[in-house]
Amino acid sequence: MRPFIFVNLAMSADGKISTVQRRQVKISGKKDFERVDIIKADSDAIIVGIGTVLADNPSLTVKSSELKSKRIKNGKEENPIRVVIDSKARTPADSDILHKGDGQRIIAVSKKAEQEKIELLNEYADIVVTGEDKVDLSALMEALYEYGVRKIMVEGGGSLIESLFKENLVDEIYTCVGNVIIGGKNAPTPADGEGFLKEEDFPNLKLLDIEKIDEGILIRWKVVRD
Ligand SMILES: NC(=O)C1=CN([C@@H]2O[C@H](COP(=O)(O)OP(=O)(O)OC[C@H]3O[C@@H](n4cnc5c(N)ncnc54)[C@H](OP(=O)(O)O)[C@@H]3O)[C@@H](O)[C@H]2O)C=CC1
Ligand SMILES: Nc1nc(O)c(N)c(N[C@@H]2O[C@H](COP(=O)(O)O)[C@@H](O)[C@H]2O)n1
Repeated sequence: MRPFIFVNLAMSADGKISTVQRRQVKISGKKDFERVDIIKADSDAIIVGIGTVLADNPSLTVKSSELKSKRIKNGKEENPIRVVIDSKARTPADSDILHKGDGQRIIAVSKKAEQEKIELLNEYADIVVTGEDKVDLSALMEALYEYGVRKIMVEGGGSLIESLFKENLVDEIYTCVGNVIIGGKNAPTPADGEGFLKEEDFPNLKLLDIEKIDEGILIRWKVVRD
């Protein structure tokens, strides 16, 4: 058994999720940030790849005090469990994700991670070990289900999202297309990595809905399973 997994991302009008220097930039507007806060507060766990932690140093906390209070009233922690996919335990010990806001953290590592690094991170987070060289994403999702996680929000980045699609681990994807052009052929996109080499392997999406948001659009798709 695994949790329901959805991806949420902000993409520029030209299909980029960050700059060529991998700098975090504002792509979506105020309304979208409020929407993201709501779906984050409604999730049991929020996942990012180590690339995003190193590039953006995100906290991934729920921002609205009303939403935090609502979670606590419902017997939950202030923030969803924050999970970093980090095969070699490279998460910096002073990163915001480990220090900002209350709530549980998990660093998902592979068997390649050095014991010393694991012990350091274990001061702030639970460590879940799966996979030989890379985190085994399917096994991790099963382990998260055992933690009681039923709904997961994936915040990126592009390499992690592509792997999740390849392993058939995405149920829905929500893309906010913002009103900026970022450009650059090496700027990150929603699904990086090696990509799908055969057309028959492309994940197919069913459009759930489209909505105007700020000066952009929000598109919600469901992944079609055969
Ligand atoms: N606009 C938006 O909505 C968002 C934009 N971003 C942007 O995305 C960029 C970061 O993306 P990216 O560099 O692709 O990094 P990711 O956050 O996707 O992390 C990728 C890393 O995850 C680790 N990993 C471990 N196991 C796996 C696995 N099974 N499959 C895939 N990855 C695995 C790998 O490192 P290792 O081998 O060391 O474990 C890999 O390099 C930044 O520029 C950031 O600003 C990020 C989030 C949202
Ligand atoms: N929804 C959204 N819109 C944008 O314009 C963005 N740049 C992002 N980026 C993501 O937000 C994370 C920041 O999280 P914290 O504010 O630190 O909690 C960042 O890492 C990107 O994943 N998202």
